[in-house]
Amino acid sequence: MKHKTTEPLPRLRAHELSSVRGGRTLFEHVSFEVHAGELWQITGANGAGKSTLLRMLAGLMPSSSGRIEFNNQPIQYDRSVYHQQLLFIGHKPAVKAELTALENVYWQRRLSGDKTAQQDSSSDWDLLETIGLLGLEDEVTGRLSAGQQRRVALTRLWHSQAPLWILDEPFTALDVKGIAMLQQRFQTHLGQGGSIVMTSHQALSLASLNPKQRHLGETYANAMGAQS
Ligand SMILES: Nc1ncnc2c1ncn2[C@@H]1O[C@H](COP(=O)(O)OP(=O)(O)OP(=O)(O)O)[C@@H](O)[C@H]1O
Repeated sequence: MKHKTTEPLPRLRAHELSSVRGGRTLFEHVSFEVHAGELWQITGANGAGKSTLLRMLAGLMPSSSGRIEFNNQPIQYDRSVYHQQLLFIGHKPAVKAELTALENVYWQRRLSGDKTAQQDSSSDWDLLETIGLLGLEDEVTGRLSAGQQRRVALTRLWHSQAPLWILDEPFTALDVKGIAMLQQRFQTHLGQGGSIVMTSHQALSLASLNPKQRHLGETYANAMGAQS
């Protein structure tokens, strides 16, 4: 007798989302489902609404219509549970400029929920080495280069236990080595059943990441093009 195979539930479901900002429709009818082990890349022209969509998915702003579910529940159902399951990194590096790189790594660990974290721990030193900042550990983060600050901000990805990562332009300011390092981290996360939704203007070079893509139509960009 044949058994009916049941499709696994999506981890994150976006259904018929739209965004109207400043009287303009940025996008509409946006639907997709993110499963465990999947990476979704949101693409589109400048101003198409990619950051807006990611902020909606993270529950940081409402959609104009449609709904978003995490593990089959509306994300508004229990926001604190959702935020424990989610790691959101926006396009600006969220680091404390006045702390050193090593102090930031420690605080990122604490903020990710690790109550046993110790300052100056060997794991933080190992992480600094992984992200290529050994030798700069005592530098005040605000004096590091944009790419180095980005690396410090991204250490949250190494601390995180969250199954869902939402990342806005994570490759910004990173050099070739930094991009490769980050893609390796993505691969590990996906291999462990994690999910990633991200924006990036560049194609991912690690073929095994095999991203699914959702392109946002250039409603506004088209209108601007039509005028020029
Ligand atoms: N607070 C706001 N009120 C009204 N419109 C806004 C607001 N914030 C952003 N916008 C507009 O929303 C549009 C989409 O912005 P968004 O940052 O989501 O685009 P994006 O696709 O991420 O662009 P980019 O590729 O340049 O990062 C832009 O035209 C922007 O001007």
